[in-house]
Amino acid sequence: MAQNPVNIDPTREPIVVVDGLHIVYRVYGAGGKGNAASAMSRVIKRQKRPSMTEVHAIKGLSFVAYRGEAVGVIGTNGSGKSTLLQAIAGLLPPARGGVYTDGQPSLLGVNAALMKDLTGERNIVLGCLAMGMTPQETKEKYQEVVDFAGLKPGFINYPMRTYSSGMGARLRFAIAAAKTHDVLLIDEALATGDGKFRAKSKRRIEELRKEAGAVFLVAHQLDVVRETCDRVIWLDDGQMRMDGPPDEVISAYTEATQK
Ligand SMILES: Nc1ncnc2c1ncn2[C@@H]1O[C@H](COP(=O)(O)OP(=O)(O)OP(=O)(O)O)[C@@H](O)[C@H]1O
Repeated sequence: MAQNPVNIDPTREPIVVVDGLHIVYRVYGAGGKGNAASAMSRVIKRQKRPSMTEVHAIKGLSFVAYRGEAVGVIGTNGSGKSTLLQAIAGLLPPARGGVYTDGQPSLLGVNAALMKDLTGERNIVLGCLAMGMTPQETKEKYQEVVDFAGLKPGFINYPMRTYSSGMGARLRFAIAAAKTHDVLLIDEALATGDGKFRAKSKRRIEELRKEAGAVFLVAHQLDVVRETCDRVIWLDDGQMRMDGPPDEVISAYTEATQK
């Protein structure tokens, strides 16, 4: 049974419904020796596998995000922010409760699958195709992505391993922003951008919110959240601590974490 049943506002269009969600990671062999030799010796001796530990990362979370919202998710390290985004993206099965989304969620993370040995140009093409764009749409969007990323001249033809982390983040965001997403989940991808790029990203996120469903943003930099979001969820040990307007939630969070 859900701990906090969700209340849906009938006058608005729900895009993401998180209903009494529990996410539990299973860690096998925690504390024991975890190498191949010890596993082999266990098999030979017909011993049971080492004990399993559970990490309860999200504990009965419920909320509704509506069309057009940009929701910031904040909280201390390990509070469950990335886990929540992965659960909304459908990458982690709930232990209990559920996540329902209207449309296809896309998770844009710091480790988004760009190929380090390929050039920026190749990554744009692959990224657009991977997001479901046709070759023709990819061709049409290509220059827009290059302009948005605004890399130093020539770098678009270099392998991505030669990029700084900020340049990689810019390109990743530019690729993701080329498409209208039903639910766009951004995990720390704006963190390394400079002020000018963040302002540009904020404008693009606003456009995406109008065109699409909802945007979720995880960021440790609170000013990024304040600038970009119109609602903030504060997670504390996998539970909802506060949900409301950015200024209110961020000041309560700052006060609590500076004690
Ligand atoms: N793959 C995993 N296996 C086991 N436990 C995990 C795994 N990923 C995360 N956890 C645990 O789940 C909890 C929530 O982690 P999560 O990464 O969601 O937090 P976070 O708020 O995004 O943290 P950070 O701010 O450090 O990025 C933590 O206790 C973490 O140790």
